[in-house]
Amino acid sequence: MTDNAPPPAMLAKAETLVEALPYLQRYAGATFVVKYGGHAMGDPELARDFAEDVVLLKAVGINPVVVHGGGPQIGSMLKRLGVESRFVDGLRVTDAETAEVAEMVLAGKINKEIVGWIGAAGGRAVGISGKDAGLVVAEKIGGKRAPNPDSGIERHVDLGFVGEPVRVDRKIIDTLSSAGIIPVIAPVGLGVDGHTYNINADTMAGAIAAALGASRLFLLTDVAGVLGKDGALLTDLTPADIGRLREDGTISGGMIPKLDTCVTAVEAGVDAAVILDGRVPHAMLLEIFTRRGAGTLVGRG
Ligand SMILES: Nc1ncnc2c1ncn2[C@@H]1O[C@H](COP(=O)(O)OP(=O)(O)O)[C@@H](O)[C@H]1O
Ligand SMILES: CC(=O)N[C@@H](CCC(=O)OP(=O)(O)O)C(=O)O
Repeated sequence: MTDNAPPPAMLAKAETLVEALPYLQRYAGATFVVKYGGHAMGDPELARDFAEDVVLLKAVGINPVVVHGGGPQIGSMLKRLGVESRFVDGLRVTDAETAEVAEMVLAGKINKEIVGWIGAAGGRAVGISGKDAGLVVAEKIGGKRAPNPDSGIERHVDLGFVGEPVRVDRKIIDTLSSAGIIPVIAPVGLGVDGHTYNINADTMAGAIAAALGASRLFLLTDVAGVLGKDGALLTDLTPADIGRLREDGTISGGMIPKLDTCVTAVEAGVDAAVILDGRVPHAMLLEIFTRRGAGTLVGRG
């Protein structure tokens, strides 16, 4: 080493950038859909890190598209209004009042909060919901069988205004992305029947990733990834593995729509879907630009 060699800590920073080079080259021009879950949103410092990551992706020529959740935040607003939340297989039973509150919290409060964080990190974002410019047409999903909370007797439950995307018109996303703007999307859609539908945010992100032919779908949540029965992280899964985990009860609750989304997305052509720990600072950058993978990667198998 010569006398004017940089100190080791500086050198390590340069090495990190060099390590990122092949990934920067590989992903230039690619689209990454990032689902930011309600549970991952609690901490303001982590929210700032998340916004910085998204802005950095845009700055290096990747097109990030953010789809956000807000389940816990809808739950607390409903609680303030004296309405109890009920979930069946990770989906909120949504009557007309709940649908109204969900849209207020998702498209009003959380959507604009994320747009603000991205702005503060030096990026430009526009917040929309699936209702804007015909982005997402939703259809009511069929009911499910679930035990009655009081009697425990299993019966058919109508989920109300819970929809699934049946058509995605990508034009508004393309328009924003090509103008240097990061789209931030709330999981609400307009039904062909004119009703507003509450859509699980993972399902929404998967449908958008599929319509965009995204290279990656990242689902940021509040666990390290998919955990096995022994609590160990499952780093790589195929659609067939996921079928087995569902059958033997290893996965439950919100992890069910999350993994269903991963399977649908990779089967529709998305290269890989990754469940990432949103509690880890800069989890997304570490996953994308370093050799250390994180979380659970779902590939085509
Ligand atoms: N096998 C599993 N591994 C990890 N998490 C699981 C598993 N089965 C169920 N879960 C639950 O799924 C949750 C993640 O889904 P969800 O609460 O909907 O997150 P988000 O709000 O981020 O979308 C975890 O917090 C955990 O409680
Ligand atoms: C139908 C349905 O369950 N919709 C979700 C939408 C928000 C969401 O999915 O938020 P997270 O990603 O933070 O869980 C809900 O009402 O909670």
